[in-house]
Amino acid sequence: MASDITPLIAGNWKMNGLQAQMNEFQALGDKLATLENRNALVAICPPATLLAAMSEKGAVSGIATGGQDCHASPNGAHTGDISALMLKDAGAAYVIVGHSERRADHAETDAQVRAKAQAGIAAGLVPIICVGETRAEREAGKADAIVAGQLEGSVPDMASEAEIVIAYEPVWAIGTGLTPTNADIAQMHAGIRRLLVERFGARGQTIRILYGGSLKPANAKEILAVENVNGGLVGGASLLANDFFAIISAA
Ligand SMILES: O=C(CO)COP(=O)(O)O
Repeated sequence: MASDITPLIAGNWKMNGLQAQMNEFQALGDKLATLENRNALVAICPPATLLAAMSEKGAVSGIATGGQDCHASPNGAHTGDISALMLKDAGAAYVIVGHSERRADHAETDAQVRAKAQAGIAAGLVPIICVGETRAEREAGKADAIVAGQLEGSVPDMASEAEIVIAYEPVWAIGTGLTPTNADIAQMHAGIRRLLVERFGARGQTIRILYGGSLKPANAKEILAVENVNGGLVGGASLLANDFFAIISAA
């Protein structure tokens, strides 16, 4: 890892995981217990149905948990939604906000993502704020501008006092087996770092910037070594204890 920021390896289980999947979580905990030097913080964001059970077990094995989304309000008449306070109450430490799948499936705007991040902070959670361009945007040479706009709109001002995490996830790399070149990742993460420092001063140097999108055991070592990559947000590979463990070990 090219900086003194302790990396964070976070798994996003998305809409995957019945009770039986807790066996895989247990297996991950068992494997982590055998690791002599754990260089990374580890978290998993399971579906909400598994959050309380996972938080309880995770406390034993040093695996933090997080939600995958939250409502901007602490409670109220919002059928089917979950608040940041509820996630915190169930044992979560993190909440993913603004994932590209939510921006696409639920038409979430930067302003909504910002409000959710703010709600997460207010509830005592660390928001993992996701940004990233589509393939068409990259091909049109707009990747930097898109990501800068998402950052500007999605990161709340109160982030200057609270811990936040940024996740750069190019949409075209998610679940496709494709990844940007290391040079492209380095360039984007440097640009994000620059914007964070412009906005938050020295604190911007300490904010973790995760890379996400087809992060696997085979590419983890080189991607996690890229300058300004302070960990990863892992989808598919986080569902398998062996693969996720290999990524954690590479950090
Ligand atoms: O969307 C992601 C994590 O939030 C990345 O998913 P994959 O690792 O499956 O590409």
